[in-house]
Amino acid sequence: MASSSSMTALKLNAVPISNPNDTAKKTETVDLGNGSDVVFIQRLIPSDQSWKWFHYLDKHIPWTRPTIRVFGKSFLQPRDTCYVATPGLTELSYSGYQPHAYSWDDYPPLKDILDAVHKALPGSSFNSLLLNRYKGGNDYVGWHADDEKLYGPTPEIASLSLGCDRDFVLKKKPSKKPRDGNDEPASKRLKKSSGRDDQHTFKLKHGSLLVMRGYTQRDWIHSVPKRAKAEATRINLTFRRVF
Ligand SMILES: O=C(O)CCC(=O)C(=O)O
Ligand SMILES: [Fe+2]
Repeated sequence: MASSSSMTALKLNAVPISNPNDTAKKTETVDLGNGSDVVFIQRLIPSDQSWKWFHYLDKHIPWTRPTIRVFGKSFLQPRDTCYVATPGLTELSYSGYQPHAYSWDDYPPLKDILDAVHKALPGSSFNSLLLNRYKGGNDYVGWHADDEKLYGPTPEIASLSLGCDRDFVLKKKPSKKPRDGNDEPASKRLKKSSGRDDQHTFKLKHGSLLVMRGYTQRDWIHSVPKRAKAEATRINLTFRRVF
């Protein structure tokens, strides 16, 4: 008798326990070619959890709108920002601005968010986070690549979106002009570099995760353009690893 009940227990243990929260999230991978790709998980974080994090971050993060320098001119950055990093890392500096690095312990829910992102991306280990807050459709991020040296040549950058949907556009960098011996007119080169595969748009919804990998920062630029119809606030968290 004892052996048959232990047999039953064994059988039961062998059946995988299905938990609706563990069902594989729908993941889309877009191969950008030449060793670059984007992974997009439309619904990583359930809506109610995403709203809890949104409201916490909106209220508690010490948002600032710094003055930055682009092409020698000073601008007010067109969105709010905050930087969080593990102590002792190389300091981040972009567009003539060096943000103060807050600690993960200053805002404990950030550690839960980081855990959720790590869980979704096995093998990842992020140690810094740039947060953005877009207070409406006039806030934006212009074309750029996150190609700062401190991220290494093939950074994995994971971007979690909370709140209002916004478009995220990736565009291939124009291929370098050959120095000489090229008599192809500029108009023709332009046409070639604006093909269908040279631009991708992702609708970044509440709770979605978009990951740029490989040589995406070397070969592509990205932006979140202004949108007249986007009235509500969007919060974005971009996780990165500083080497
Ligand atoms: O808000 C986003 O989705 C992108 C932000 C971004 O590109 C950045 O912070 O470098
Ligand atoms: Fe970026």
